[in-house]
Amino acid sequence: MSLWILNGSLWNEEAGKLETKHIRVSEGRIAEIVEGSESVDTGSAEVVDAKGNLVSAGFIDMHVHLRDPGFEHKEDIATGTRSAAKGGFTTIACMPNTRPVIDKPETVKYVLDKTEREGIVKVLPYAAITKNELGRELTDFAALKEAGAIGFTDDGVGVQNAQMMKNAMALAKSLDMPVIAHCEDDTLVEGAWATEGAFSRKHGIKGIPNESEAIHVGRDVLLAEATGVHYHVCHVSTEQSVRLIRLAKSIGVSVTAEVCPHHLLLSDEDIPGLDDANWKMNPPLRTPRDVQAVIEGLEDGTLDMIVTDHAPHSAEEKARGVDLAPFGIVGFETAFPLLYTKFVATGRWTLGFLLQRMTKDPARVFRLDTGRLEQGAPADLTIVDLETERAVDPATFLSKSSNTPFGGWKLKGWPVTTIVNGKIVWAE
Ligand SMILES: NC(=O)N[C@@H](CC(=O)O)C(=O)O
Ligand SMILES: [Zn+2]
Ligand SMILES: [Zn+2]
Repeated sequence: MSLWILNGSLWNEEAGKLETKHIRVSEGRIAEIVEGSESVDTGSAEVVDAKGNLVSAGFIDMHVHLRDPGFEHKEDIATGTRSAAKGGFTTIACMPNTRPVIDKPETVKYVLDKTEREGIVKVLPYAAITKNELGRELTDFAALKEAGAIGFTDDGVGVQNAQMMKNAMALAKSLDMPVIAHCEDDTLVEGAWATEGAFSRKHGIKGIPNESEAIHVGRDVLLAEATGVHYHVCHVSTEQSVRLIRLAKSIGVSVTAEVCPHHLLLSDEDIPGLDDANWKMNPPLRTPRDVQAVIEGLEDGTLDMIVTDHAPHSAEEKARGVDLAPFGIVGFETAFPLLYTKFVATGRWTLGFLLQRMTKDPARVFRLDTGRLEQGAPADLTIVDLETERAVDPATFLSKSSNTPFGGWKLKGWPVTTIVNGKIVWAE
């Protein structure tokens, strides 16, 4: 069964512009890419007319929460992968802070089997570093790798004990697996939810200092240097972390890092007040100075990729008030339009730069066989309308949850068709 995608606009990196092309997909892979000026005989193939819209390699999101098993009132594999597909993502890597925690081979298999049955995009599971993410005892890394886990992380909490982290890194290194770290020193946080900054001072609330994140980054790059493991830093939000990662990279430590759209676009000074928990996420929105630092870190390659940290929570949970509501915001269905509108349409980034940080770079860092638009690559593709402006309407999300601070934002760059292994999995 083959498929033609006609009249797509493809980014040409050398030329620095979009060019019209037709793409033929066969047996789940890109069979050929031909010039838009050529007339093609589509024969009996299925045809999608891209009508001049952008055709990109499918987006890759290496940090998401699917909440399955155990928190299916927030999200599950069926709805999470649909939400991802609607956002143009074709590969996502899910975090193990589920219930049970993904800390046993059976739970890794549960995620993979359920994805096979009910998922519509590729799902790569991470497994926990410590049993139940409690920080006390390492999981069975070899068995978890064997079951299909792609890396180890206790995302949701930091690994507090340095020796535990060092042991985890040494073991991961021996298995050629990465360690992915949520960097947070609990002793510096103690119940706060907003960053230490103008917002916390104005409201007289305790703030989360930048060092709570950067102390773990600093500790861990030293441990990564000592063990030689591939160490990846989650959701970088502070100037200090960017500085430490830049230094570690400059001396050849095997460190990579990610940043989220909300940390690139919002600061604590944008938080409207104390009564909307959709502005509460971990790490918190930092100061404008940190926002500038993470933007520059992404631009100079210190931060390798963009991830959403899609963290769905129910409306009821988010209505508990800022102190009691859980941390996190959904991300799949707004990520590309936000970044396209605010960084590409404004002229700060080229389209190629944004696409690279959402496709090629995560594929390079995690050695994935996808994320490139070329002959022979898996036909994981996203078609995006770059022209139509529309306001973010959380009521239309395919996610079970709609916890976002971006409701009402007028954006361009909405995905219209998502293709995985040559099959259309979502179309507007
Ligand atoms: N980012 C968040 O605010 N929340 C995440 C946990 C995490 O990513 O640390 C969640 O699981 O809800
Ligand atoms: Zn985290
Ligand atoms: Zn997370």
